Amino acid sequence: MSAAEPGADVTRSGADFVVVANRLPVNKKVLADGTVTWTRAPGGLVTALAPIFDSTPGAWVGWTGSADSDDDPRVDGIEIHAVPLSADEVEDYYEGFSNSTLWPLYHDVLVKPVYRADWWDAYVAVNRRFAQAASDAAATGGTVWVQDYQLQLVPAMLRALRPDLKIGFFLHIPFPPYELFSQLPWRREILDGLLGADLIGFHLPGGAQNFLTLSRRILGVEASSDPVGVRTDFGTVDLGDRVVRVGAFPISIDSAGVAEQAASSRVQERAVELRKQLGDPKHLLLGVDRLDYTKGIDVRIESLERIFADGRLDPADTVLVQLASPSRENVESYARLRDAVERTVAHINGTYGTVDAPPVRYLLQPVPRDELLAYFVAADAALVTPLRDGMNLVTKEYLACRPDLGGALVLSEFTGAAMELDQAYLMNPYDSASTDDAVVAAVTDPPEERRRRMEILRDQVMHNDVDQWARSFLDALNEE
Ligand SMILES: Nc1ncnc2c1ncn2[C@@H]1O[C@H](COP(=O)(O)OP(=O)(O)O)[C@@H](O)[C@H]1O
Ligand SMILES: O=P(O)(O)OC[C@H]1O[C@H](O[C@H]2O[C@H](CO)[C@@H](O)[C@H](O)[C@H]2O)[C@H](O)[C@@H](O)[C@@H]1O
Repeated sequence: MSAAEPGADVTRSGADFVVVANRLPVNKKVLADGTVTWTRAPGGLVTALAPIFDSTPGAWVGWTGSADSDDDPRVDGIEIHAVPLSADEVEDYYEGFSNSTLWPLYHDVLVKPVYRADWWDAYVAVNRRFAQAASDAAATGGTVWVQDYQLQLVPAMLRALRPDLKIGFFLHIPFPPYELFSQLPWRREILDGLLGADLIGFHLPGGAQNFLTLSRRILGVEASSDPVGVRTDFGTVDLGDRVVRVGAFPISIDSAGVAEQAASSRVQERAVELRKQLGDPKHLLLGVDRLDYTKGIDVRIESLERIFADGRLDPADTVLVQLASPSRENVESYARLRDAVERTVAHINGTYGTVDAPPVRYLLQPVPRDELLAYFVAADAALVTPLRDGMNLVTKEYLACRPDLGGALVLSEFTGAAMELDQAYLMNPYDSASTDDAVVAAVTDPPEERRRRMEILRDQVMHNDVDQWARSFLDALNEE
């Protein structure tokens, strides 16, 4: 069904609940022999949103992850609406404006953002296409939940097409302060786009507060200045004809589902086997990330190198497994990061390894889910060391996998997760002494201390799952 004129009085069939995200939950892969396969899409957004459809029937509007694809993948229990992107749009909207302008700008300018008017034009055009697809998918009076920085113009575009809908927006990455956001030549347009929503959610109160301040200072609208709480005490932006609410909703995972899968005998047996294959090290450290410069992969490897150099841990009985998932490979800063990480891995292995026992085992490929959970079960410590991260769901997956309360969590203060998980071995990734101390303490502290921390951390994750995240956002969106 195509969109009616704005405000037209028609009843539409369609889904009562629609998620709109840049990515579909599956990714198209064309194999060398031309066969098309669908794999789980990378990243935490899909990890978090996919389980919501187990309890809420609905539709998912998104891109297949591949240029010029017009296939509609089938996903059990979800009505899929694929939004095709041309090769030029992938370059200008996804690799360009989304991941070379917004991503670095919103992550503390770790890499210099590039501002290009042609990328902005592509961003506007693709956002319009997503808004149209959402309008086509949603039933009269339905709820549409728009996700993330790639689609910040969709809320206002969709409201113009379909004023009958409830529109929510959630940002999965940090929302920057005035001093950074105001660099953006299209700052007014982005704020106006977001304000098309009825409810705007951020992981942390700080992001919500930044948004309220920016609305006041850049748009001159009336926005509340009282502190925003977690899942309560919303802020408001008064637009005259309607009020937009702004809140903090820290995302999580399907904690019970992950714990159940990790407890299966195939995962448990594989965990034992993995340790054996790795030479039964005294300390098995683990990093799991998309290969992204925000994740601090180099921070943890360089820390380990210093720790070996200082003799605080012995390279002969310490192994770091770094599982990296390829990401945004056509973006130059990502290609540079890959070179830097691979040089660092080679350096530490060349200096501290033996031919049959390098201390760092590095894989650049997504690993199957059972295998990933087996690593979580096997590890003595997870090293989560980002320079900036919206939440970081790897942290929560690791904790969910450890009902034995074994292991330990090293966690950067610059992740969203650190706000809730303050019993982790917290570290400042910009401070090498703080990083090294956290890594060493995580594997050498007395077992009672490690266990005490794990008990509190795991409780936190098991009691705050993704269902609660989605419910609290959607309940707030649907209340008067
Ligand atoms: N090498 C890998 N193999 C399989 N899954 C991975 C790999 N790296 C990351 N993942 C998964 O991707 C998700 C990452 O989510 P998160 O930590 O929130 O960061 P982001 O969304 O920025 O990538 C998690 O579900 C994690 O298990
Ligand atoms: O879709 P990609 O370009 O391959 O990137 C993968 C996802 O990365 C980002 O994830 C964020 O969301 C997580 C869940 O809220 C959060 O834990 C993490 O800190 C964020 O980085 C991105 O925001 C997603 O849109 C991407 O799909």
